[in-house]
Amino acid sequence: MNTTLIRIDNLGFGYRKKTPLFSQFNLDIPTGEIIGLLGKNGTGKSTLLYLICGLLRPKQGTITMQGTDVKKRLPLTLSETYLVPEEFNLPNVSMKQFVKLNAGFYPRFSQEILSACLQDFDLNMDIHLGELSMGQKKKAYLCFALATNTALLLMDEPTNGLDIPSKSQFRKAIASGMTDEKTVIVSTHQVKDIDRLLDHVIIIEGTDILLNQPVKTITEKLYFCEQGMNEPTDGALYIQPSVAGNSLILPNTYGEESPLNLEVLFNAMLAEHEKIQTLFNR
Ligand SMILES: Nc1ncnc2c1ncn2[C@@H]1O[C@H](COP(=O)(O)OP(=O)(O)OP(=O)(O)O)[C@@H](O)[C@H]1O
Repeated sequence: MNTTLIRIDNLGFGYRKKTPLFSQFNLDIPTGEIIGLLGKNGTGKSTLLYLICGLLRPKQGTITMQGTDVKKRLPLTLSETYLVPEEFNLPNVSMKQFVKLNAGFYPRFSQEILSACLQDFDLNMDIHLGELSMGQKKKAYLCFALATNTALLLMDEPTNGLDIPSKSQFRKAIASGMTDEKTVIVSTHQVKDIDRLLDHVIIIEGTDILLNQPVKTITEKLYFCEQGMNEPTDGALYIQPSVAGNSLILPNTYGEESPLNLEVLFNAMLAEHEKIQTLFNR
């Protein structure tokens, strides 16, 4: 049974008083899972990540990490949290210098993980961070983030800017670094890059949580399949036209396992939230 790493309790937050982004928002984030955080543009995914790591402060409510209020930004939580933002600048130094300056903040920093990850991405410790392409910068930053070995790793659109081979290297690096003590939250629109990686899916829409379920429960309750143009779609909970015909979500009546199709699930939860939610409540 997973324990809760992050507890968001009655969160209220908005950049402007008149337009609250989160209001009475509650969410428990379990330990030991790779979690996909999905939502339409502007729903507040990045904001939620910044609130979770204490870079933004709630107007109401609390966010705690194993009981400690993250907005206090105590060493206890800061040394166990690492954020990879969507956009960032790296200092004009070598990777070696960057590690020398920053690794000390993270008690379980692993030089082995860093070296292995850099090698997988065709980089090394001698690279100069100021002289890298955007995609290479992202890879170098992801390698450092994984090497921090923090209990919580937050990633905002981590695969943006990565080339095709690097996307699978990224999945491999995340999966191989996972332990029961680590939690990774990935906010992304690049659902195809991560759907085989996830243990848990959270979909937010405004202040509502449309879905907050382990992938195991999702695939126990829902059956994802592809149908040809003229094949029947009777009983489908959701139908999305695809190149070959239709992508379907059906109730998983026969208990058969099917691979999660995150794109179709996301669209289904936006269009047919209540219909699908009732299946999870049974
Ligand atoms: N610094 C800021 N000042 C004022 N408003 C902001 C600021 N940052 C974000 N917002 C607004 O808050 C809302 C949520 O933004 P946020 O970046 O958290 O959404 P998101 O779900 O991550 O979006 P996307 O999928 O487009 O990256 C948006 O309407 C955005 O315009």
